Amino acid sequence: MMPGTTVTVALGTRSYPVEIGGGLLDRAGERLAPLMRGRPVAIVADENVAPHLTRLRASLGAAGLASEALLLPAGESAKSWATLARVCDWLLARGVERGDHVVALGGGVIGDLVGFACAVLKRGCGFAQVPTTLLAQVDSSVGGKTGINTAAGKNLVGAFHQPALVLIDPDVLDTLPPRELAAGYAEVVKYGLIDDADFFAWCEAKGAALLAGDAGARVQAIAHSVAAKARIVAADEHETNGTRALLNLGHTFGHALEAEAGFDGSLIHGEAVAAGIALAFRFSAARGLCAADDATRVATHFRAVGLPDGLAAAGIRASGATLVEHMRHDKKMAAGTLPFLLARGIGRSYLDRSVDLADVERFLDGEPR
Ligand SMILES: NC(=O)c1ccc[n+]([C@@H]2O[C@H](COP(=O)([O-])OP(=O)(O)OC[C@H]3O[C@@H](n4cnc5c(N)ncnc54)[C@H](O)[C@@H]3O)[C@@H](O)[C@H]2O)c1
Ligand SMILES: O=C(O)C(=O)C[C@@H](O)[C@H](O)[C@H](O)COP(=O)(O)O
Ligand SMILES: [Zn+2]
Repeated sequence: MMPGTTVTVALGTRSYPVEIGGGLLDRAGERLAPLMRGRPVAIVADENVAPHLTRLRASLGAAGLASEALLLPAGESAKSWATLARVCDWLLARGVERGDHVVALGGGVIGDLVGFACAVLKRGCGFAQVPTTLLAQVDSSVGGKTGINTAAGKNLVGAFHQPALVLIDPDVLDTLPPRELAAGYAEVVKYGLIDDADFFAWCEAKGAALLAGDAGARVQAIAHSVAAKARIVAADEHETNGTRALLNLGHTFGHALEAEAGFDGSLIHGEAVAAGIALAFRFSAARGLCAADDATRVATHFRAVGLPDGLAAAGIRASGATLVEHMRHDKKMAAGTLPFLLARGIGRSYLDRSVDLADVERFLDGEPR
């Protein structure tokens, strides 16, 4: 068992700990018990995490807590109105109270979906996150963005609703398919590219080892990423002062690619983010904001770890106009202007409010398919 680390997300009365430690899943019962008031615990998970669910329930049982679980089909398509209704109905049928804490066990899909259900059930009940993908451990379980996708695009219906506790057991990543591990790694690299050039250099040095199963590198990446996200969320919980928007680096391009691919598993979120970040850097270079070498360095690293570095590698053949049409649904859109996360260099990302979508369209049309 590895010694643990705790990062606090500092949000005044809604502050909460993010505990990180090998073997934590088997001690989850004792960590969760203080939230549960002795009531049976409702767990929502997806079918691929069934073995981890068994361990979680055993640990709750050892802490004297009964539990019930709802197992959902895996995949992005579960972030839908239909599955939201299913989760809400299941929790209501078992008598969820505002003071309860529902446990979300799974990747970002389960965390976003269950978090949103908890934001709206009885106008808000509690929840805890037990993330089981690298992406969820380094990003989605922390910070309280919850929601679902709609026919119009990604995450267009949702709420800010913070969990009361996040329990991260890096060992559960041993069962994660390599493709999912790599996708989550894209969000790790993001923190380096936002404002931490040294961390990007660390990724260049250690990323391949991390993806090959180096447990030390994995824990380092998780702890560093969680600390970075906690800092940003504490500075701008509701994405109003430009700080939290930095976490959207690569996402305006990336969400357009995901929407175009159709949420069918052919292009998963982290892959779309990697391609989106590479595009954001190339667009920045084309505008003379950063050196072409910086954009090349970013694309080279993504390619080296098997992540897409643009439209062709992401399998997107759509025109610039089609992709820009997806972008018009972006939640950052303000009075007809879409701010973009661009880069003045590695670790020097910023929110640029001067981008004309016609330029984005021309740039995308010039990208190889
Ligand atoms: N709220 C946020 O701040 C935030 C941040 C980043 C991403 N997201 C959202 O997160 C979602 C993507 O999350 P994700 O990449 O975790 O995808 P996911 O939840 O679909 O999980 C990926 C796959 O891994 C499987 N899985 C999960 N844990 C496993 C394990 N330990 N072993 C084996 N299989 C396992 C799942 O069943 C699924 O098939 C997207 O919807 C994205 O928009 C939200
Ligand atoms: O926590 C945030 O803030 C993020 O932007 C993290 C992103 O990685 C994540 O994909 C988020 O869901 C994107 O949010 P959206 O509001 O742009 O849909
Ligand atoms: Zn993301």
